[in-house]
Amino acid sequence: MWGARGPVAFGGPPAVTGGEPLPPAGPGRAAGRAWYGRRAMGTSYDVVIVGGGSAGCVLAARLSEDPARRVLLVEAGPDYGPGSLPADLVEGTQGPAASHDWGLRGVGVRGAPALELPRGRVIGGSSAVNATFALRGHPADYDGWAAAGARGWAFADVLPSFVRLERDLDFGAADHHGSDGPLPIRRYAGAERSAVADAAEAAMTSLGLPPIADHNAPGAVGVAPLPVNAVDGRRISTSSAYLDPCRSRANLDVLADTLVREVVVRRGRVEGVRLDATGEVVPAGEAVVAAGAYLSPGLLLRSGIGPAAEVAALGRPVAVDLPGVGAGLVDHPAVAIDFPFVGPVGRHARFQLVGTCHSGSASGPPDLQLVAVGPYPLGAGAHGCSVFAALLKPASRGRVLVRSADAGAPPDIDLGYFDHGGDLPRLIDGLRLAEAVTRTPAWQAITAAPAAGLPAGLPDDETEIRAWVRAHTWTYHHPVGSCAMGTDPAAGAVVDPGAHVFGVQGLSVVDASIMPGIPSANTNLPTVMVAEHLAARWDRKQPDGAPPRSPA
Ligand SMILES: Cc1cc2nc3c(=O)[nH]c(=O)nc-3n(C[C@H](O)[C@H](O)[C@H](O)COP(=O)(O)OP(=O)(O)OC[C@H]3O[C@@H](n4cnc5c(N)ncnc54)[C@H](O)[C@@H]3O)c2cc1C
Repeated sequence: MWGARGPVAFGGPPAVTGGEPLPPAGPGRAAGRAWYGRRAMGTSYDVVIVGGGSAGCVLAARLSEDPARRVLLVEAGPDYGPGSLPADLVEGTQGPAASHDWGLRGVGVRGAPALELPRGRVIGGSSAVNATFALRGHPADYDGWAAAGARGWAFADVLPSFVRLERDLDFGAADHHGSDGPLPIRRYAGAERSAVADAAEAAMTSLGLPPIADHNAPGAVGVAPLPVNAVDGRRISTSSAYLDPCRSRANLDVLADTLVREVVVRRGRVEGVRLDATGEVVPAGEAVVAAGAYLSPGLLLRSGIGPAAEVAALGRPVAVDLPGVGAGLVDHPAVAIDFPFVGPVGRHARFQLVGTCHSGSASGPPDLQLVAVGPYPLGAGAHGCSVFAALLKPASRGRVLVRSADAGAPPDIDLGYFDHGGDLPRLIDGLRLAEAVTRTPAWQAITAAPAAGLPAGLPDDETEIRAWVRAHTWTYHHPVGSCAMGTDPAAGAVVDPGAHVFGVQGLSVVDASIMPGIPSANTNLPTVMVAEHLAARWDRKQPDGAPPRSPA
């Protein structure tokens, strides 16, 4: 039941409920669309944002609120515009969509088969294809960023940005929530609840995880309905939430189906970005790289920014020697237990209930997440359900290596799972807890005994369990940290706390790659927060770096 994308529960084909069928692939695909290529040749911009994903769309919307600032958003994938999204990008209840993917692969556990590492290649980026979990993480995650030197990123600093980004349809009236932000967030309740969510809640609380009302209340640890950014069955990407409402702005252009090769840097200052297909340079006062944790390092390296030896190996002149580019990659590893489902099927969202807790003697942010999944179709009328465990605070670090100057070549990705000796035992703690969930009467009432595999019993032998977990660990799709924020470039920092790349004027990185530590949560909401926080910080013109230029 496990595939390279993760268990069938997480990567399985989504049920399609709305939107248009996927149009044929190819660069002509979007040619008739209103949003395609809206840009006059030779136009120069105050800010060019490279990558229209979770962060890029937020930044494009916020920075173009100043009508005097000319903003261009460049995205490698298509931009369908509002109202004409392919059906699988619309459907937001059955897990990730697989249609608009970069096709990246990489090493998770050394010695285990390579993993597929999905990333959205479409406007909205990975927020347009993801599973819509909308979790903030724990205050100590962000206090840890500030303590490590990221001034202005403690929880008290970022809470207003979490509040500003959301329209929480359940808890919007609470002080720590927002009620009028762009991104709607809700939880499944009443008749929407699946038998899997009910059983998992009973099971997890019977094992001692405390019931809580709201995972996004500061410091909450326990079992509660999952907050999601899906409404009326539709996935709400940052493209729909942020970009669509401001597409008519005269000072905002969106250039889709366009791969950026590099940022052009001369004498330590940004001059523009070079488009890969034509070699054309779009002149810009400021460039923001927002290509995500796997692809932002390559953009910097091809621009001459990174470890000097790696830049030189690409045949590029070194603009800045920054050893941290590509290093510091970190992701949440996960393992799942899958069962045949025999409860009432109905038509329910696949992910509805999450529990968080601490492994062993851990304290601070929860380091384990348990997720109930299902029911999901297995074919021939059969259904399945799962419980998976994810390690939320791994100590292991991987890296992104770029071996080709060709912008179309994928990077080498090594997630470094379990390189730190403490990580594997903690994920095994999570697996044991997941197995305990599956042994409760509540869970057994909706499942049949599996024919084979782990659910028939965790091996007693520790060596066998370790081998099993190493062989079956998959990515929970949350890479961060490959262009980390900090204060000391020699110690691996790539951007300062204002997201400005050390040593280059006019260049910033704003996406999941700049997180200096991985949050104890799924990373979409934290990434949206990062972009919101920086847009506000730049516009307040704080001292740690110039804000994007506005001629006003
Ligand atoms: C399958 C899947 C499921 C997930 N599920 C969840 C979930 O349920 N909840 C959650 O919180 N998180 C989830 N995540 C993670 C979350 O979506 C990401 O952390 C977040 O989207 C990262 O945002 P980003 O802006 O850093 O990168 P992205 O959103 O990936 O954006 C990068 C953008 O840059 C573009 N780009 C890259 N290179 C270039 C170039 N050279 N030129 C032009 N454009 C370029 C890409 O096409 C993309 O649009 C999931 C991710 C995946 C892939």
